[in-house]
Amino acid sequence: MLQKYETLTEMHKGYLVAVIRGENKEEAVEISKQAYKGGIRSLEVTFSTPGAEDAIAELARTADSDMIVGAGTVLDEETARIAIMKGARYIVSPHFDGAIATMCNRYAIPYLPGCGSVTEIMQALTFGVDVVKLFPGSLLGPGFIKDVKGPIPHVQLMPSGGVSIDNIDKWMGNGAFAVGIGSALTKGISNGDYSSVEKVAREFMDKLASIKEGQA
Ligand SMILES: O=C(O)C(=O)C[C@H](O)[C@H](O)COP(=O)(O)O
Repeated sequence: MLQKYETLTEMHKGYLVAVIRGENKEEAVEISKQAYKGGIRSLEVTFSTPGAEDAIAELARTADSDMIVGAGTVLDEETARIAIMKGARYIVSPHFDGAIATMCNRYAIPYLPGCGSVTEIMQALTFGVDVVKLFPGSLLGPGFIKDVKGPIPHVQLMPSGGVSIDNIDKWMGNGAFAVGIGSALTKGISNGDYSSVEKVAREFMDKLASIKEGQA
C-alpha cells in the first residue's frame, strides 16, 4: 500500500491524534514521548512550537516503528515542505490552503486541512484531500459530522479543538474518522513534570476501549 494510505489507516485504527504544542523543541519531544508511553501512536507536532521542525526530525529519527509523526499548525506550503523533509508523515493546518494541498500531493503525504463549512470541505476534496480536519470542533459539534455525511457520505472528518474524555463517544458515534486532542492532554503538566500526559493518554485509551466494547 502507498505509505500515504498506510499512514491514514494507522491514524484511523489508533483513533487518537495527540496535538503537541510546546514552549520549545525539548518540551514538544517530552510531551510526545509521554503521550506515546500512554498508548497514543499519532503525534502532531505543531509549528506554533519554536523549533518544531527539530522536534519532528528527532522524533522521526528515533521513532519506534509504530509511532506516526506529523506536523500541525502548518500555515503555508514552505512550512509543509520543511516538515516533510524533516520526516513528517502527515500535515495538518487550521485552515484549507490549496498550495499546501499541492505540496503534499507532490510528496504523496496526507494533508488534513481545518475546515468549518461544507464549501471548505468540498474545496478540500477537490484538491485531493482524503481526510478533512473539522476545526474548531467545539463550535461545530459532533452532530455536524452526521449532517455533512448525509449529502457527502464519502467524506472523512477528524474533529480537533475541544475534544475531551467526556465527548469522544459523541464524536465517535457520529462517525468521526479520528480525533485530535491538544489541551486535554497537557492541562495537568506542572513545574516540568510531564508524567500527567502519560496518565491522561492512558485514560483516553481506556475510554476508547470501553466505547469500542460497548459498540461490539
Ligand atoms: O493548528 C492546528 O493545526 C491544530 O491542529 C489546532 C488544534 O487542533 C487545536 O488547537 C487543538 O485544540 P484543543 O484540543 O482544544 O487544545
